[in-house]
Amino acid sequence: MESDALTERHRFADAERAALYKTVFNRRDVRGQFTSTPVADEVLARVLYAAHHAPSVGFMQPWNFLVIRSQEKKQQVHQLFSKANREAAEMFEGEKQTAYKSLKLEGILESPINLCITCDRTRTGKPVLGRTHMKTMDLYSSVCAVQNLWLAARAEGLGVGWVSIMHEQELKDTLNIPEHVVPIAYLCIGYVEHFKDKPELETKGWLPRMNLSELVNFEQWQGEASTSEQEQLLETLQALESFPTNF
Ligand SMILES: Cc1cc2c(cc1C)N(C[C@H](O)[C@H](O)[C@H](O)COP(=O)(O)O)c1[nH]c(=O)[nH]c(=O)c1N2
Repeated sequence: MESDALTERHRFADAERAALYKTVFNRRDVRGQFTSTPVADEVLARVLYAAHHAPSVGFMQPWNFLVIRSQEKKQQVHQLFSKANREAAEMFEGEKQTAYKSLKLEGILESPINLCITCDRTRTGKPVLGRTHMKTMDLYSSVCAVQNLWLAARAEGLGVGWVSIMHEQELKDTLNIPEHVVPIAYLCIGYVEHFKDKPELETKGWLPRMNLSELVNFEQWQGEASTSEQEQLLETLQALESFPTNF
């Protein structure tokens, strides 16, 4: 087959590709703009189904999805957050601490749905294809499920916020999660007043977005471009970063 034909053959139609990139670039971590509008089961089912189709090492599918709607349970988790957040603030100093304290870092009580995505480290027994040597691959698989859900939720108009400021064991105790299961992500989910254009940590000056072209190396860690082919990729990346609408 002609190589030109191959590059086109499996590509999505332009509008479909645009929708995918739109989802990627418009996904945000939401903490503050949740509304109490209920999420229909059909919508929640779709985003969970998208999560369940994430890649997983050895097709292990190590995830479970704990759907939390009770205000009482949310209150308990919120208390874990509040305690850990006070501890966290003390880890920063001076202006950084002031900035930290001004950030809203969760939407546990305001979001209609809280969701804990877990990783069962014993699922499918031993050995697991692809996890024979790198044992953390099951954890990363559950993270893939989180990202699938996050993107699907954005396409559905749902905001998602990840809350990780709590002691893992306290969260496990609160949700009755057994020893061999790891809570990977505690997510706040719901419809939102608006989505922000950029990460809040960027607009509030916590950290800037890095230049992708400075993060791409060749042949080895921090290997620099030495051929014109490598230079060309860096220039292409820089051009894309200057005009990110070229999708
Ligand atoms: C593993 C992990 C854990 C957390 C987060 C993310 C991830 C990937 N983020 C959200 C994070 O701050 C956010 O993704 C970045 O600031 C980039 O913003 P957007 O997600 O692009 O809007 C996050 N945000 C927050 O307000 N409280 C939190 O505890 C966490 N924890």
